[in-house]
Amino acid sequence: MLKPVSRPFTNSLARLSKSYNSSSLSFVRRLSTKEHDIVIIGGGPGGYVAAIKAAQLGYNTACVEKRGKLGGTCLNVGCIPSKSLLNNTQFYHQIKTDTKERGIEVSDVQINLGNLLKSKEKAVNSLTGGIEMLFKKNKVTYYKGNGSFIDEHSIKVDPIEGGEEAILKAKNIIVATGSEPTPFPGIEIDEKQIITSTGALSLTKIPKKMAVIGAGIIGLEMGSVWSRLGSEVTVLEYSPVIGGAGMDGEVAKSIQKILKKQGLDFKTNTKVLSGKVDGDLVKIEVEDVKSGKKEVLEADVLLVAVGRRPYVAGLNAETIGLEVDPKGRLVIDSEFKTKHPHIRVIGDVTFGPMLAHKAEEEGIAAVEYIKKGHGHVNYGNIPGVLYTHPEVGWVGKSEEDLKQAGIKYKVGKFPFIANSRAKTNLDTEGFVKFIIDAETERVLGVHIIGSNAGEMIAEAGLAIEYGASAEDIGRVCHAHPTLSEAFKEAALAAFDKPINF
Ligand SMILES: Cc1cc2nc3c(=O)[nH]c(=O)nc-3n(C[C@H](O)[C@H](O)[C@H](O)COP(=O)(O)OP(=O)(O)OC[C@H]3O[C@@H](n4cnc5c(N)ncnc54)[C@H](O)[C@@H]3O)c2cc1C
Ligand SMILES: NC(=O)c1ccc[n+]([C@@H]2O[C@H](COP(=O)([O-])OP(=O)(O)OC[C@H]3O[C@@H](n4cnc5c(N)ncnc54)[C@H](O)[C@@H]3O)[C@@H](O)[C@H]2O)c1
Repeated sequence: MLKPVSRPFTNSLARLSKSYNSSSLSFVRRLSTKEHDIVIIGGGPGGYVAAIKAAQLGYNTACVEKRGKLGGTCLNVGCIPSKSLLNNTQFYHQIKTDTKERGIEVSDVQINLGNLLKSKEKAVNSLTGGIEMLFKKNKVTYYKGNGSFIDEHSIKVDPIEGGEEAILKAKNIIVATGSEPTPFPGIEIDEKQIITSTGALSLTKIPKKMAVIGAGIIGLEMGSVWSRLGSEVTVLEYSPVIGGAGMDGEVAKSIQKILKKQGLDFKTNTKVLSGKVDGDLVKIEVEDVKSGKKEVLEADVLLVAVGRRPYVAGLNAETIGLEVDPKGRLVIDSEFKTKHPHIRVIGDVTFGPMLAHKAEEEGIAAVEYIKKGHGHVNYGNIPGVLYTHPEVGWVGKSEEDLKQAGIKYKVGKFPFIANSRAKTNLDTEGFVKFIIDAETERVLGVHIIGSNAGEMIAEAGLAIEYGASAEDIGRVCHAHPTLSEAFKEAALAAFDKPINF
């Protein structure tokens, strides 16, 4: 006999009988019911950060994750494994090509692909295990399984190995189910010859030829990894420019030249018509957007990297009528609330750039909204970083954004070739570019190509957050000799003149 713990649960069974068959209904009857103040579905950067914050604020918090490991896309098949491969392949490439001038004689440099992948796995496992420890430390209950809505306050956990069947009843729910690769119509992914970014992180053989559809962040990062390991990489891009959304036009052109010099071949204005496995090869039919000329390219491996789309499979969001927009994103208001105000949504599965740090900020803010009624994410100040070598870092407005908005601006640039530390490092490619308001000289955007652009861009974020002018930065003492002096000099160049150029 069913023992209802509360009315909503009884109601939920009535609904369940509509969507589940009678055998699954009897299964549900045996499940234990657990109550929590906040249940978070998804243990990626959005979900796990929200869970820890909620527990720190005193909530009885649970996180449901079906992957078997915490950390989501970012730690398991995204940011972390890709940066491990980017770092180690750059190290290999540099030892192979760039030591003589430095007075270092090296011979017989070999790549051991198996160990390269092991090193990546080690970083991933240590970080995902670390989150599990943080959950224990902060007393977040971790349910290993798929979470799906039964009703507005009840979530069913379908366990994976090591998990526990349960019905969770929650006062507040945060959905953080992330994203998945956008499929390319007609091109079938097998993760061996035709791959997504996930396959590109684990190839067990270095392909002789790799074709990449999409010159966005994934295409450029993973293209760089395999190019450094010896693959002939051709990147096919529909648009005339590379870099995906948000990158300043001048910067995009400049990094394209640099990557081309490193060996990546670009075919922009190129429409991919089809891609099919033919024996050991993949045949890709493409069309030049301008001339309409068609050709068939051959590669050992084809990487499809044309963006990511929100992931809601298995969530049963339709049961409670959560709205999605035409791009499949769960619809929320400015406080992350869905039409059910106690259900909030954060991260890749909703609006905004698909970035780990954006998801994390939203995780904190969503929990603060629950606790205090207010939270804060400055969507005008979310940095982007492309982790090639040199890196590209940007934050705030691009020239294109400002032209479109009709805002008058001034630009100040400083090249790393004129920076003393870059010279000693024999690593002088790139520049820092400041874009400031023509009248107030407030910093509107900063765009950097340089070997530590991803770190340096944080200073620009701070400047934008606190409304600094270029002069404010120009008057701050920066250590010598550091690459950050180029940052200061570019600020000087924006409102007056640089000293060293
Ligand atoms: C190759 C690659 C490299 C990247 N590099 C970077 C980078 O360098 N920097 C950066 O900022 N971003 C990077 N990203 C993007 C970044 O990974 C995402 O923006 C980030 O992971 C989004 O976090 P999230 O918490 O919203 O979702 P996710 O990380 O996708 O996590 C969602 C989690 O929810 C789980 N889940 C889904 N549905 C359910 C359910 N019903 N029940 C239980 N669990 C569920 C999933 O298993 C997943 O683990 C990269 C992405 C890729 C693919
Ligand atoms: N370093 C990072 O922060 C990092 C790294 C990897 C991924 N990510 C995130 O993951 C998400 C997905 O990355 P991505 O590179 O797949 O997407 P993206 O949106 O960055 O780039 C996709 C590219 O594919 C092109 N494209 C789309 N359809 C095409 C077609 N039919 N033919 C040819 N080109 C086509 C687009 O013009 C664009 O340049 C991004 O939102 C990104 O922010 C971030």
